[in-house]
Amino acid sequence: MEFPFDINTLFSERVSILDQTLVAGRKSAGRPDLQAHIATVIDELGRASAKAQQLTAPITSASKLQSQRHQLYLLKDAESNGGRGVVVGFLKVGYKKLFLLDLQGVHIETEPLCVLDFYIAENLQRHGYGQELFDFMLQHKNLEPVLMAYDRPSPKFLSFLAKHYCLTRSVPQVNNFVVFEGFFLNRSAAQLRKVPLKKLDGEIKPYSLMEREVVRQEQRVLPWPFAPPHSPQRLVSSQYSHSLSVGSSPSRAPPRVAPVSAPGGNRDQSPQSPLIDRCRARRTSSLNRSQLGFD
Ligand SMILES: CC(=O)SCCNC(=O)CCNC(=O)[C@H](O)C(C)(C)COP(=O)(O)OP(=O)(O)OC[C@H]1O[C@@H](n2cnc3c(N)ncnc32)[C@H](O)[C@@H]1OP(=O)(O)O
Repeated sequence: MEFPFDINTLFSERVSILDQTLVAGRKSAGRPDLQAHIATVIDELGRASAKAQQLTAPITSASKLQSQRHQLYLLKDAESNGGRGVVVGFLKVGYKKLFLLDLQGVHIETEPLCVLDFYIAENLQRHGYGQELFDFMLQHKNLEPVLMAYDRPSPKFLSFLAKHYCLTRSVPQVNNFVVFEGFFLNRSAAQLRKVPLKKLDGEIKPYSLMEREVVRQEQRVLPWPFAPPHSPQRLVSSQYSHSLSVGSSPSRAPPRVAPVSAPGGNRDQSPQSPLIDRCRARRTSSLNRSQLGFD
Protein backbone atom coordinates (compact mmCIF):
# COMPACT_ATOMS: atom_id res chain seq x y z
CA MET A 1 0.00 0.00 0.00
CA GLU A 2 1.65 3.20 -1.22
CA PHE A 3 1.14 6.71 0.13
CA PRO A 4 2.14 10.13 -1.23
CA PHE A 5 4.55 10.58 1.66
CA ASP A 6 7.62 8.72 2.88
CA ILE A 7 6.57 5.71 4.94
CA ASN A 8 10.10 5.27 6.25
CA THR A 9 10.02 8.76 7.76
CA LEU A 10 6.81 7.90 9.60
CA PHE A 11 7.70 4.41 10.74
CA SER A 12 11.33 3.73 11.55
CA GLU A 13 10.89 0.06 12.51
CA ARG A 14 9.76 -2.81 10.28
CA VAL A 15 6.93 -3.37 12.76
CA SER A 16 5.58 -0.32 14.61
CA ILE A 17 3.26 -0.55 17.60
CA LEU A 18 0.61 2.15 17.68
CA ASP A 19 -1.84 2.98 20.45
CA GLN A 20 -4.09 5.83 21.62
CA THR A 21 -1.28 8.36 21.16
CA LEU A 22 -0.84 7.67 17.42
CA VAL A 23 2.88 8.05 17.94
CA ALA A 24 5.23 5.72 16.09
CA GLY A 25 8.65 6.12 17.67
CA ARG A 26 10.37 9.26 18.82
CA LYS A 27 10.25 10.96 15.44
CA SER A 28 6.50 11.49 15.36
CA ALA A 29 6.13 12.59 19.01
CA GLY A 30 5.15 16.25 19.13
CA ARG A 31 4.89 16.40 15.32
CA PRO A 32 1.24 17.03 14.35
CA ASP A 33 2.18 16.86 10.65
CA LEU A 34 3.57 13.33 11.01
CA GLN A 35 0.69 12.25 13.22
CA ALA A 36 -1.75 13.43 10.54
CA HIS A 37 0.04 11.16 8.07
CA ILE A 38 -0.09 8.28 10.53
CA ALA A 39 -3.84 8.87 10.89
CA THR A 40 -4.19 8.80 7.09
CA VAL A 41 -2.37 5.44 6.95
CA ILE A 42 -4.54 3.91 9.68
CA ASP A 43 -7.76 5.17 8.10
CA GLU A 44 -6.72 3.79 4.72
CA LEU A 45 -5.79 0.40 6.21
CA GLY A 46 -9.08 0.28 8.13
CA ARG A 47 -11.06 0.95 4.96
CA ALA A 48 -9.16 -1.66 2.98
CA SER A 49 -9.65 -4.24 5.74
CA ALA A 50 -13.38 -3.55 5.93
CA LYS A 51 -13.66 -3.90 2.16
CA ALA A 52 -11.74 -7.19 2.20
CA GLN A 53 -14.05 -8.54 4.90
CA GLN A 54 -17.19 -7.11 3.32
CA LEU A 55 -18.00 -5.12 6.43
CA THR A 56 -20.40 -2.23 6.12
CA ALA A 57 -18.01 0.14 7.90
CA PRO A 58 -14.37 0.09 9.04
CA ILE A 59 -13.73 -1.22 12.52
CA THR A 60 -10.29 0.35 12.52
CA SER A 61 -9.64 4.07 12.13
CA ALA A 62 -7.34 6.64 13.69
CA SER A 63 -10.15 8.14 15.74
CA LYS A 64 -11.25 4.72 17.03
CA LEU A 65 -7.67 3.88 17.97
CA GLN A 66 -7.42 7.16 19.87
CA SER A 67 -10.51 6.41 21.91
CA GLN A 68 -9.93 2.72 22.63
CA ARG A 69 -7.26 0.87 24.54
CA HIS A 70 -6.14 -1.22 21.61
CA GLN A 71 -2.76 -1.82 20.04
CA LEU A 72 -2.12 -1.83 16.34
CA TYR A 73 0.92 -3.56 14.90
CA LEU A 74 1.84 -2.10 11.53
CA LEU A 75 4.19 -3.88 9.14
CA LYS A 76 6.09 -2.00 6.43
CA ASP A 77 8.46 -2.95 3.66
CA ALA A 78 11.18 -0.30 3.73
CA GLU A 79 12.76 -1.07 0.34
CA SER A 80 9.70 -0.84 -1.90
CA ASN A 81 8.41 2.26 -3.68
CA GLY A 82 11.84 3.55 -4.58
CA GLY A 83 13.06 3.40 -0.99
CA ARG A 84 10.12 5.38 0.41
CA GLY A 85 8.55 2.20 1.78
CA VAL A 86 5.10 0.65 1.57
CA VAL A 87 2.67 -0.41 4.26
CA VAL A 88 2.17 -4.18 4.13
CA GLY A 89 -0.63 -4.60 6.67
CA PHE A 90 -1.73 -4.40 10.27
CA LEU A 91 -2.98 -6.44 13.20
CA LYS A 92 -5.14 -4.90 15.93
CA VAL A 93 -5.50 -6.51 19.37
CA GLY A 94 -7.08 -5.55 22.66
CA TYR A 95 -8.33 -6.99 25.94
CA LYS A 96 -12.03 -7.66 26.22
CA LYS A 97 -14.24 -8.86 28.98
CA LEU A 98 -16.01 -11.89 27.55
CA PHE A 99 -18.56 -14.35 28.81
CA LEU A 100 -17.59 -17.62 27.20
CA LEU A 101 -18.82 -21.19 27.34
CA ASP A 102 -16.16 -23.69 28.39
CA LEU A 103 -15.99 -27.29 27.15
CA GLN A 104 -18.67 -28.28 29.66
CA GLY A 105 -20.95 -25.46 28.55
CA VAL A 106 -20.44 -23.48 31.75
CA HIS A 107 -20.37 -19.70 31.41
CA ILE A 108 -16.99 -18.29 32.29
CA GLU A 109 -16.08 -14.66 32.72
CA THR A 110 -12.67 -13.88 31.32
CA GLU A 111 -10.70 -11.04 29.78
CA PRO A 112 -8.38 -12.41 27.11
CA LEU A 113 -6.36 -10.61 24.51
CA CYS A 114 -8.49 -10.60 21.36
CA VAL A 115 -7.64 -10.25 17.70
CA LEU A 116 -9.97 -7.52 16.55
CA ASP A 117 -8.80 -6.74 13.03
CA PHE A 118 -6.12 -8.12 10.73
CA TYR A 119 -5.28 -7.18 7.18
CA ILE A 120 -2.49 -7.70 4.67
CA ALA A 121 -2.59 -5.73 1.39
CA GLU A 122 -4.32 -7.77 -1.30
CA ASN A 123 -1.29 -8.14 -3.59
CA LEU A 124 0.90 -9.24 -0.67
CA GLN A 125 -1.33 -11.90 0.84
CA ARG A 126 -0.07 -15.47 1.06
CA HIS A 127 3.56 -14.33 1.12
CA GLY A 128 4.10 -14.97 4.84
CA TYR A 129 3.65 -11.35 5.95
CA GLY A 130 0.58 -12.19 8.03
CA GLN A 131 2.53 -14.80 9.94
CA GLU A 132 5.45 -12.43 10.44
CA LEU A 133 3.14 -9.82 11.95
CA PHE A 134 1.23 -12.33 14.07
CA ASP A 135 4.44 -13.90 15.40
CA PHE A 136 5.77 -10.44 16.25
CA MET A 137 2.65 -9.70 18.28
CA LEU A 138 2.81 -13.08 20.05
CA GLN A 139 6.40 -12.46 21.01
CA HIS A 140 5.66 -8.91 22.13
CA LYS A 141 2.76 -10.12 24.28
CA ASN A 142 4.57 -13.31 25.31
CA LEU A 143 1.44 -15.27 24.50
CA GLU A 144 0.36 -18.44 22.71
CA PRO A 145 -2.36 -18.09 20.07
CA VAL A 146 -4.55 -20.72 21.77
CA LEU A 147 -4.95 -18.37 24.74
CA MET A 148 -6.40 -15.60 22.59
CA ALA A 149 -9.96 -14.96 21.43
CA TYR A 150 -10.85 -14.07 17.84
CA ASP A 151 -13.54 -11.59 16.95
CA ARG A 152 -15.59 -13.25 14.20
CA PRO A 153 -12.62 -14.51 12.18
CA SER A 154 -12.96 -14.56 8.42
CA PRO A 155 -12.51 -17.83 6.47
CA LYS A 156 -9.04 -16.69 5.39
CA PHE A 157 -8.08 -15.99 8.98
CA LEU A 158 -9.41 -19.35 10.16
CA SER A 159 -7.36 -21.03 7.48
CA PHE A 160 -4.35 -18.96 8.59
CA LEU A 161 -4.79 -20.01 12.23
CA ALA A 162 -5.13 -23.66 11.26
CA LYS A 163 -2.10 -23.60 9.03
CA HIS A 164 0.36 -21.71 11.21
CA TYR A 165 -0.84 -22.43 14.75
CA CYS A 166 -2.78 -25.71 14.51
CA LEU A 167 -5.92 -24.02 15.78
CA THR A 168 -8.71 -26.12 14.30
CA ARG A 169 -11.02 -27.17 17.10
CA SER A 170 -13.09 -24.29 18.39
CA VAL A 171 -15.38 -24.34 21.41
CA PRO A 172 -18.92 -23.29 20.44
CA GLN A 173 -20.01 -19.92 21.80
CA VAL A 174 -23.22 -17.93 21.79
CA ASN A 175 -21.42 -14.74 20.85
CA ASN A 176 -19.28 -13.93 17.84
CA PHE A 177 -15.92 -14.65 19.38
CA VAL A 178 -14.08 -17.84 18.56
CA VAL A 179 -11.83 -19.61 21.04
CA PHE A 180 -10.10 -22.93 20.55
CA GLU A 181 -9.67 -26.00 22.69
CA GLY A 182 -6.85 -25.27 25.08
CA PHE A 183 -8.14 -21.78 25.79
CA PHE A 184 -9.60 -22.89 29.11
CA LEU A 185 -6.56 -24.93 30.13
CA ASN A 186 -3.55 -23.47 31.86
CA ARG A 187 -5.33 -20.39 33.08
CA SER A 188 -5.34 -19.49 36.71
CA ALA A 189 -8.64 -19.42 38.59
CA ALA A 190 -8.28 -15.64 38.73
CA GLN A 191 -8.36 -15.48 34.94
CA LEU A 192 -11.44 -17.69 34.61
CA ARG A 193 -14.37 -16.92 36.84
CA LYS A 194 -17.50 -19.05 36.68
CA VAL A 195 -20.50 -16.82 36.32
CA PRO A 196 -23.26 -17.54 38.86
CA LEU A 197 -26.39 -18.62 37.00
CA LYS A 198 -28.60 -16.01 38.64
CA LYS A 199 -26.38 -13.32 37.17
CA LEU A 200 -26.86 -14.67 33.66
CA ASP A 201 -30.56 -14.35 34.11
CA GLY A 202 -30.14 -10.83 35.32
CA GLU A 203 -27.83 -7.99 34.61
CA ILE A 204 -24.96 -9.85 32.93
CA LYS A 205 -25.51 -11.08 29.41
CA PRO A 206 -23.45 -13.93 27.98
CA TYR A 207 -22.40 -11.80 25.07
CA SER A 208 -19.54 -9.46 24.51
CA LEU A 209 -18.91 -6.19 22.88
CA MET A 210 -18.10 -6.52 19.21
CA GLU A 211 -15.71 -4.24 17.42
CA ARG A 212 -16.95 -5.09 14.00
CA GLU A 213 -20.12 -3.11 14.14
CA VAL A 214 -21.81 -0.14 12.78
CA VAL A 215 -22.45 1.02 16.29
CA ARG A 216 -25.96 2.31 16.90
CA GLN A 217 -26.41 3.04 20.57
CA GLU A 218 -30.13 3.44 20.30
CA GLN A 219 -30.92 0.31 18.28
CA ARG A 220 -31.57 -2.80 20.35
CA VAL A 221 -32.27 -6.01 18.43
CA LEU A 222 -31.46 -9.66 18.85
CA PRO A 223 -27.78 -10.52 18.25
CA TRP A 224 -26.48 -13.01 15.75
CA PRO A 225 -27.33 -15.90 15.53
CA PHE A 226 -30.80 -15.25 16.98
CA ALA A 227 -31.87 -12.37 14.77
CA PRO A 228 -34.07 -13.04 11.72
CA PRO A 229 -31.96 -13.59 8.59
CA HIS A 230 -32.73 -10.23 7.01
CA SER A 231 -32.74 -8.08 10.09
CA PRO A 232 -30.06 -5.40 10.35
CA GLN A 233 -28.66 -7.06 13.47
CA ARG A 234 -27.34 -3.95 15.06
CA LEU A 235 -26.33 -3.86 18.64
CA VAL A 236 -26.20 -1.73 21.68
CA SER A 237 -22.67 -0.93 22.42
CA SER A 238 -20.26 1.57 23.74
CA GLN A 239 -16.99 2.30 22.07
CA TYR A 240 -15.00 1.21 25.09
CA SER A 241 -13.46 -2.22 25.38
CA HIS A 242 -14.70 -3.16 28.80
CA SER A 243 -18.39 -2.77 28.15
CA LEU A 244 -20.57 -5.87 28.51
CA SER A 245 -23.02 -5.12 25.76
CA VAL A 246 -24.62 -7.55 23.36
CA GLY A 247 -22.94 -7.65 19.97
CA SER A 248 -23.14 -8.94 16.45
CA SER A 249 -21.74 -8.33 13.01
CA PRO A 250 -24.38 -7.38 10.55
CA SER A 251 -22.82 -8.13 7.26
CA ARG A 252 -20.61 -11.19 7.32
CA ALA A 253 -21.23 -14.87 7.36
CA PRO A 254 -21.14 -16.44 10.83
CA PRO A 255 -17.88 -18.00 12.00
CA ARG A 256 -17.36 -21.70 11.52
CA VAL A 257 -17.09 -23.54 14.77
CA ALA A 258 -16.10 -26.84 16.33
CA PRO A 259 -14.30 -28.14 14.41
CA VAL A 260 -13.41 -25.34 12.06
CA SER A 261 -13.78 -26.48 8.49
CA ALA A 262 -11.56 -25.42 5.68
CA PRO A 263 -12.65 -22.32 3.78
CA GLY A 264 -13.15 -23.23 0.19
CA GLY A 265 -13.90 -26.77 1.23
CA ASN A 266 -10.80 -28.33 -0.23
CA ARG A 267 -8.35 -28.09 2.60
CA ASP A 268 -8.03 -30.98 4.99
CA GLN A 269 -7.65 -29.44 8.42
CA SER A 270 -8.59 -32.38 10.59
CA PRO A 271 -6.13 -32.96 13.45
CA GLN A 272 -4.78 -35.98 11.59
CA SER A 273 -4.16 -34.16 8.33
CA PRO A 274 -0.73 -33.70 6.75
CA LEU A 275 -1.34 -29.97 7.00
CA ILE A 276 -1.60 -30.15 10.75
CA ASP A 277 1.34 -32.52 10.98
CA ARG A 278 3.39 -29.89 9.16
CA CYS A 279 2.01 -27.25 11.43
CA ARG A 280 2.82 -29.28 14.55
CA ALA A 281 6.35 -29.86 13.42
CA ARG A 282 6.87 -26.15 12.86
CA ARG A 283 5.44 -25.06 16.17
CA THR A 284 6.70 -27.80 18.49
CA SER A 285 9.73 -25.81 19.51
CA SER A 286 7.78 -22.88 20.85
CA LEU A 287 4.49 -24.38 21.93
CA ASN A 288 3.65 -26.27 25.04
CA ARG A 289 2.09 -29.30 23.36
CA SER A 290 -0.05 -30.18 26.34
CA GLN A 291 -1.67 -26.76 26.09
CA LEU A 292 -2.93 -27.66 22.65
CA GLY A 293 -4.20 -31.04 23.75
CA PHE A 294 -2.26 -33.08 21.20
CA ASP A 295 -0.66 -35.44 23.68
C1 LIG B 1 -10.61 -11.19 13.68
C2 LIG B 1 -10.26 -10.72 12.27
O1 LIG B 1 -9.49 -9.84 12.15
S1 LIG B 1 -10.98 -11.45 10.94
C3 LIG B 1 -10.32 -10.61 9.53
C4 LIG B 1 -9.10 -11.25 8.92
N1 LIG B 1 -8.72 -10.49 7.73
C5 LIG B 1 -9.19 -10.75 6.48
O2 LIG B 1 -9.91 -11.70 6.23
C6 LIG B 1 -8.75 -9.75 5.43
C7 LIG B 1 -8.26 -10.44 4.16
N2 LIG B 1 -7.16 -11.39 4.42
C8 LIG B 1 -5.95 -10.97 4.79
O3 LIG B 1 -5.68 -9.80 4.97
C9 LIG B 1 -4.87 -12.04 4.93
O4 LIG B 1 -5.19 -13.12 4.09
C10 LIG B 1 -4.69 -12.57 6.37
C11 LIG B 1 -4.39 -11.39 7.31
C12 LIG B 1 -5.92 -13.33 6.85
C13 LIG B 1 -3.48 -13.54 6.39
O5 LIG B 1 -2.32 -12.87 5.97
P1 LIG B 1 -1.34 -13.51 4.86
O6 LIG B 1 -0.14 -12.64 4.73
O7 LIG B 1 -2.12 -13.79 3.62
O8 LIG B 1 -0.95 -14.89 5.57
P2 LIG B 1 0.36 -15.78 5.38
O9 LIG B 1 0.95 -15.58 4.03
O10 LIG B 1 1.27 -15.60 6.56
O11 LIG B 1 -0.29 -17.23 5.50
C14 LIG B 1 -0.96 -17.76 4.39
C15 LIG B 1 -2.09 -18.60 4.87
O12 LIG B 1 -3.19 -17.78 5.31
C16 LIG B 1 -4.42 -18.31 4.79
N3 LIG B 1 -4.89 -17.48 3.65
C17 LIG B 1 -4.34 -16.31 3.22
N4 LIG B 1 -5.02 -15.88 2.13
C18 LIG B 1 -5.99 -16.77 1.87
C19 LIG B 1 -7.00 -16.90 0.87
N5 LIG B 1 -7.13 -15.99 -0.11
N6 LIG B 1 -7.82 -17.95 0.92
C20 LIG B 1 -7.71 -18.87 1.88
N7 LIG B 1 -6.74 -18.84 2.85
C21 LIG B 1 -5.90 -17.79 2.84
C22 LIG B 1 -4.06 -19.69 4.25
O13 LIG B 1 -4.03 -20.60 5.32
C23 LIG B 1 -2.65 -19.44 3.77
O14 LIG B 1 -1.93 -20.63 3.59
P3 LIG B 1 -1.91 -21.32 2.11
O15 LIG B 1 -1.49 -20.24 1.16
O16 LIG B 1 -0.91 -22.42 2.24
O17 LIG B 1 -3.30 -21.78 1.86
